[in-house]
Amino acid sequence: MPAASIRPSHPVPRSLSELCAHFGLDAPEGVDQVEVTGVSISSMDVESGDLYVGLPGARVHGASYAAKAEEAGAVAVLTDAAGAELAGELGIPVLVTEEPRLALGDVSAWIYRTDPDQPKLFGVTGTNGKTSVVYILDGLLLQLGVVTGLTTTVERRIGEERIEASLTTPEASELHALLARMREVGVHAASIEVSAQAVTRHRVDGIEFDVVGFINLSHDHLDDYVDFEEYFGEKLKLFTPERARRGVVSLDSEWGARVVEDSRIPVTTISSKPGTDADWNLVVTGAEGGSTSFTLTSPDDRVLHSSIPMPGWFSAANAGLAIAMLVESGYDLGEIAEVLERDGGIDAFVPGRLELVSGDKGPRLYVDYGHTPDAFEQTLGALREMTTGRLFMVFGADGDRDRTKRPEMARVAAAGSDVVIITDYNPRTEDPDEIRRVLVESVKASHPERELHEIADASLGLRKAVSLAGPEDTILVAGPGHESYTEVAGSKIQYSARDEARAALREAGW
Ligand SMILES: CC(=O)N[C@H]1[C@@H](OP(=O)(O)OP(=O)(O)OC[C@H]2O[C@@H](n3ccc(=O)[nH]c3=O)[C@H](O)[C@@H]2O)O[C@H](CO)[C@@H](O)[C@@H]1O[C@H](C)C(=O)N[C@@H](C)C(=O)N[C@H](CCC(=O)O)C(=O)O
Ligand SMILES: Nc1ncnc2c1ncn2[C@@H]1O[C@H](COP(=O)(O)OP(=O)(O)OP(=O)(O)O)[C@@H](O)[C@H]1O
Repeated sequence: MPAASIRPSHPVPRSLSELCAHFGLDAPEGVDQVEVTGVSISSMDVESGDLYVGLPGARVHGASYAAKAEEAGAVAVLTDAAGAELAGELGIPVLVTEEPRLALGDVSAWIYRTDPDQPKLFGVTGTNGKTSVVYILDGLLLQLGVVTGLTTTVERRIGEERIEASLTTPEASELHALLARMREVGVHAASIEVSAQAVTRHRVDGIEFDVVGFINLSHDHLDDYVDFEEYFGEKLKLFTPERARRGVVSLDSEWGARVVEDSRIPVTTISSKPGTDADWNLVVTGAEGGSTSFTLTSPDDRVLHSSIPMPGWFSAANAGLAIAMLVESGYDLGEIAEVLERDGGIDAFVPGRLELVSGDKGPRLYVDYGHTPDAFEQTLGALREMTTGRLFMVFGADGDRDRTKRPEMARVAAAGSDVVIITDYNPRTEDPDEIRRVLVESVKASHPERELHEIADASLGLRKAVSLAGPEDTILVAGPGHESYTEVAGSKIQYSARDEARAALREAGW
């Protein structure tokens, strides 16, 4: 299936021979008359005038699709020596470089001319909270009257234009196309969610962030990285002069102090934990109706009082980090405070993150994207504070992703809730019964007293919660968040937990 993309509407062509000269590549015959207007790494996304970059992949070498790319309108191919062999006889020039993935960011920046001309760029990294911080940054910027763009796990957005995302952080070819489109529509600031995988796979190459923010680090992705040190090391790479000018680091997880220690760019720190020695300090001052209020004290002792329309101390902490990032990039704290006062708080909506989908009657039902032990602990903690009745936890675990976190997810789920309902969630190519078995065993071993239901079908699982819950109760459906499909036996099936939950509540008369 072709990935949707946003590209510049009026790309200014660049000469292929100049590209060769600029990047020190041997120019094969036929480059002289060729002009390039875009870059693509998938034969399915090629547009007329593209340079097709054939990357060696985990499953296949992209160069084996070079003929398809040519058919689709590619005017040249860039690949490695093995790829040049695989590409076979083509009617378009083939350029060779040792590691095309290493070249992709700079080549894309050069073709889309984004190298000297990027909007103000905010990069957000951490295990939990990246999407949330990006939407809060975007909300704040819009409140300040700025034209914005963003990329998250949910979507890519440029002003009014938006498309669904597949990867959290786009490949470099897509990212630079987005930046070029942002320039066309006058985007002044863009917020970008940066996964560790994106740094490892050079997806943010050719980008210089004005400010990068570090939220936290906890157990996830230990299928991709040998250990925490390696996972951390990838995130740390953002805090180097090649990638960013300044950083804001939350000290809320112990890894924050390590970022400060090892960072090679100037950083300021922020904390929401009392007694921590940080430049910025955030104190939660209240929680009401799903909204959290806070005060934020700046390094020069100015105090901002505001609120965020999301529950949980971590929502306030995310807001504080976003505000500190804006100030570090040059926005005035006084102006931010005035705008927030005018609007009665931060105006941000984070799709599928602690999203309240119930109405005025019946139990409160939240759909969330959390899929780590830490996210479970924080979200359940936040909901517990607001719940006078029982707290229901409906969840499953991703297939084909870090298996080592599953028992801990289940333990934390049982520790923080009164009723646990274990369902399937994105088994992908794994056996869903086996995933559930591990979760159920962990709940039984750690909290034998906990009311536990195992219901494979996710929509029946959440219906079970709705049937058991009363108006004083809260239901958390953790995992699916904004997603509109689930993956079973390798096929995608339409499934929206938000729609399903709304339907279940309606059917129950709420
Ligand atoms: C492990 C990993 O990162 N894999 C990425 C990688 O896939 P791959 O190496 O298997 O690629 P491949 O299928 O062998 O194909 C090789 C090349 O041939 C091309 N191709 C392939 C088939 C075809 O018909 N035509 C064609 O041109 C492909 O576009 C690719 O360039 O390159 C693909 C093309 O960009 C990515 O879609 C794919 O991400 C997969 C889907 C993925 O799940 N990645 C995860 C680990 C990831 O990056 N996650 C983080 C978020 C983590 C979080 O915070 O939760 C993210 O940033 O999304
Ligand atoms: N600062 C935080 N600390 C801990 N948990 C958080 C924090 N912010 C958000 N969360 C919780 O983490 C989960 C994921 O939130 P979010 O999608 O914003 O994170 P993410 O880093 O973008 O995740 P992913 O990389 O999987 O897309 C949600 O359960 C959310 O409520």
